[in-house]
Amino acid sequence: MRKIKVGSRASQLALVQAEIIIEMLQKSFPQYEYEIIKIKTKGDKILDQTLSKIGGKGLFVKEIQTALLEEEIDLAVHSMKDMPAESPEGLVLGAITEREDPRDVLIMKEKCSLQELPQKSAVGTSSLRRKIQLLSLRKDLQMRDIRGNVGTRLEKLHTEGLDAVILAAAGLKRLGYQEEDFYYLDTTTFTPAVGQGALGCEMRKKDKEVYEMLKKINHKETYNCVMAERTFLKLLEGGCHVPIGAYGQKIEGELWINGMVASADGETILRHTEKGSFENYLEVGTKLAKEMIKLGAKELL
Ligand SMILES: NCc1[nH]cc(CCC(=O)O)c1CC(=O)O
Repeated sequence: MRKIKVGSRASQLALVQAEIIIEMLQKSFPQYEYEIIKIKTKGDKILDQTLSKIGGKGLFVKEIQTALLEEEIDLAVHSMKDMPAESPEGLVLGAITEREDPRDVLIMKEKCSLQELPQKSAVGTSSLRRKIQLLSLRKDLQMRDIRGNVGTRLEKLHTEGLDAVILAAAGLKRLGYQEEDFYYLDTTTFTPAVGQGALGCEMRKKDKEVYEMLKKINHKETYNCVMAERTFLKLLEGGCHVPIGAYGQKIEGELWINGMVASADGETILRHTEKGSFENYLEVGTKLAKEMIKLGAKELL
């Protein structure tokens, strides 16, 4: 029986995520053996520069995609948030599993609400999307660049004299951090990254066996929502220096999607909501992009 080699980054979160996918596959396909292959990516190696400077999106996936194409692995588990809008030739997303909490979260050194956070508190994040949205809610805050995996960033709360850090709820929950320490940022005023909270399984297009397996763990609702978000991203992507976010949801049978595009300095933040047929998710994502371009999104890119 074939052994399924599952490629993952070596971070603790990535490994937990790979285990989640293997567990789902084992339920329906116990006859296979599964093995995790750890792969170092450029994003894991270069830790002293902000992500947008060293290439932004794709940094955490390229080496893993190469391993798939070279048949060193059969399946790659990615955070959908880290994936560029398009897959390379020969690869496809065989499944997107059910989305975890899509929200961003503030973890304070001493838990309080955003309003209660003392004036000029130092907040760590290297994401432009997070920086400008937090500043739009609290202009006085001092944003500081921090890099590293989730554990490292939480340690920096103490070692770098920060008052708070912003992280994704999904990653924190998967790693077992306590929800009572989370201050949730609402998705309507703090738009998540495209794909945030969702896991994607990438495979070789011609691998029919893996395709059948992934079909079984795909979550259609999440798939359609994330694909709408990615269509929006693809149509707008002007580079990695631009803060972009989108969040799609199924509401009363329809697909609703919120989009956010901002200027790099945070002076202008555009938001727009579209809705449409849940089955025509590509159309809904396209409509959102077109409407936001009418509102001036391209001039911000
Ligand atoms: N860029 C790192 C990354 N990629 C995905 C997640 C969280 C998990 C997810 O969104 O599914 C994180 C950590 C974070 O932003 O806090």
